[in-house]
Amino acid sequence: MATRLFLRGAISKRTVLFPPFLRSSLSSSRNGSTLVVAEHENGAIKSPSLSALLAAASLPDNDSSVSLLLAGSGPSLHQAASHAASSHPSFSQVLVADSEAFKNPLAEPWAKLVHLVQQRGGYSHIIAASSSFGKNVMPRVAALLDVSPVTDVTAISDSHTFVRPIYAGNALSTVRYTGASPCILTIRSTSFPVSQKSVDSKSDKATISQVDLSTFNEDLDKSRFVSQTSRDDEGPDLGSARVVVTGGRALKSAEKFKLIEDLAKKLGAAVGATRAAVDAGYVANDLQIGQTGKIVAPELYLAFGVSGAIQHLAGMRDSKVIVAVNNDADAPIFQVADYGLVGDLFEVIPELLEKLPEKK
Ligand SMILES: Cc1cc2nc3c(=O)[nH]c(=O)nc-3n(C[C@H](O)[C@H](O)[C@H](O)COP(=O)(O)OP(=O)(O)OC[C@H]3O[C@@H](n4cnc5c(N)ncnc54)[C@H](O)[C@@H]3O)c2cc1C
Repeated sequence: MATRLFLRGAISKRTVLFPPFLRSSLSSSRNGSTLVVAEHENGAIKSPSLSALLAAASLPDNDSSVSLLLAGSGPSLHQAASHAASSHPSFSQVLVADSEAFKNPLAEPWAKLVHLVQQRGGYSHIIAASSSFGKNVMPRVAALLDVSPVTDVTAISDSHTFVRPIYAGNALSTVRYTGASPCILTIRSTSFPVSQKSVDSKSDKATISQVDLSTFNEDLDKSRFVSQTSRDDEGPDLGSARVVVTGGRALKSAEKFKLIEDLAKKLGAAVGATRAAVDAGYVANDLQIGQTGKIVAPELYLAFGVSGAIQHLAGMRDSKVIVAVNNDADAPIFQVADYGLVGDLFEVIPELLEKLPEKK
């Protein structure tokens, strides 16, 4: 794999991702077809998987076809397949694998399934979102197929040239995939945002086909599903929320972190946290944003008592508008903030709670 680096200016968030002159000189066509490995929930395709679909559609080849692979069991799977079939104009086929083996998101059977589908379909590209699920499954698929995956792709230059962040997002690396087919990608959904327009652009229905699982060997020796827990609050999903309110170590305790939760509720926002806040036990670790947490790029990111460590910035610097409240005027977060307030969060948040209107 050839690598080229474009260094961003020190923690600047307004950076050209890829020089336009290079983009045109590298463009090439391909012959092939793409498989998108999709996640679904409550009878609908999850938003990060729609982003993967957009990424697949942006691969430069008008003749190629895009298929979507869905697996699971029960009525919600078939509902999701039906939703997928008419939800986007860019793909032609929905492949449905209906089996108890895929009821839970266990990586081993899923990887085997993708391997099986690849052996039959001979796709040139396999794409999934860089979600916890995608990060778990796709490297296993790559190992089964003996190829090297290109992960965390943020831009597609041509069918085999991709941009991905390195060094906690401080540099962008352009990589050219020179390995054997298929080219396996995970994409950052925040870099392929799903607009309402792209969701609404209904297509002719793609065909829905069942995957023949008669030769599928369901060997679950190595892992076993134990349980899955989810928070039962009604807030939006952190990965796709339009507004995120994040609290840092400065909140001091789980009890006081409720200030962040109250503000998020009032704004209809998702709650985020720094690793320091998570490590201190204020909130669960699925709220962590950053290099080792979730990557978000909401319309509005509000950071309270967050210093702006490089590892945190790696997860939120692409937010459209960043607002920071910190009592230290020299805190690094102010270098990426569009609006900054030097003040005590324990005074600012109660005032905001008092003055902001209730969300209708
Ligand atoms: C390998 C690795 C991976 C990491 N991954 C992540 C990651 O994914 N996400 C992440 O967040 N971190 C990550 N970290 C940790 C990161 O380096 C920082 O330690 C962490 O982000 C700091 O969190 P913080 O901003 O909440 O705390 P601090 O750095 O302690 O900052 C607290 C801030 O609050 C301000 N403050 C204090 N009191 C008040 C007040 N009353 N009102 C207003 N402001 C106040 C202070 O001025 C300070 O700026 C990682 C570190 C490593 C080494």
